[in-house]
Amino acid sequence: MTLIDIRNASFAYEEKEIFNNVNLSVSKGEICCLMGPNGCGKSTLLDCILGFLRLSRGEIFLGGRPFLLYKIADLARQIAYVPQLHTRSFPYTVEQIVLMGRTTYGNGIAGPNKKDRELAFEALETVGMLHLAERPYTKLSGGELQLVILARALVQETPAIIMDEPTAHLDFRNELLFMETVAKLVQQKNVGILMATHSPNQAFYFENKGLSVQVSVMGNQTILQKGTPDEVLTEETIRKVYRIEAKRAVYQDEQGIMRQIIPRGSL
Ligand SMILES: Nc1ncnc2c1ncn2[C@@H]1O[C@H](COP(=O)(O)OP(=O)(O)OP(=O)(O)O)[C@@H](O)[C@H]1O
Repeated sequence: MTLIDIRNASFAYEEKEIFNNVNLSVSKGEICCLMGPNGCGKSTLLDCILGFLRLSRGEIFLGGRPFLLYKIADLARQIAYVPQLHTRSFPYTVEQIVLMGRTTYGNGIAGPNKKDRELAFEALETVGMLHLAERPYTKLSGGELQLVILARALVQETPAIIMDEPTAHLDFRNELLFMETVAKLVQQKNVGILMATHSPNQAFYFENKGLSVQVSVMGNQTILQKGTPDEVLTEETIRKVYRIEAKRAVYQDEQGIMRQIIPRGSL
């Protein structure tokens, strides 16, 4: 089932065209990695799907229904969002921040119920942050905060999650923990993920795990290439899109095949 379907989408800031004629879809149980150089329009496209910006032309369908027919509360049951950086406001506890993901299932002034709390604790455990449940979230490191924001997306229980360079601020271990959690979500809950990333190796990570992965490469104001990581992320594409001389390495052991891009030098 197609969760996100973008058809012939174009967007412009006043006179400045950012992208044109973009087609992209994400199905249940699939990860779509949106790649492309800085400034090519990845975040702008994600912002259009989330309703922060409006396409100049084209259409977006969510779960088969035109985007424009969704009310905000319905949208929050269809798509959760993990931004690159969350701006902190008041010193809510980590538990309260995660519970905000349940707002769409609204209990009004009664506030969160037992099920909401159980889901929040479960999600915090999944991302390895349960021990911080009582801490003011303003006192978390950037990496801890990102994992808490992922937990908030999990309790929203949406079929699709949009992520905008979600691991940009995570250390080596937390990046892996984040990636493992995303892989688990797709495998166990059949969630569809659309994720902007700068790392070809993240796309390979998911493919190496046997998940269904698509890579869409943005550039020159459109989608230049689309396919599996193995098909798209070749040494030639990396050279053309990122102007990097790279080698593609293949490592095989008892756990299977692992592909990785190794950068050798900029061009
Ligand atoms: N409010 C705005 N008005 C005009 N141009 C804008 C505005 N916001 C962003 N842009 C431009 O739109 C283009 C696309 O930006 P966008 O953030 O979508 O790129 P991106 O691919 O996500 O980049 P990055 O990889 O650096 O995050 C950039 O050239 C940017 O300068």
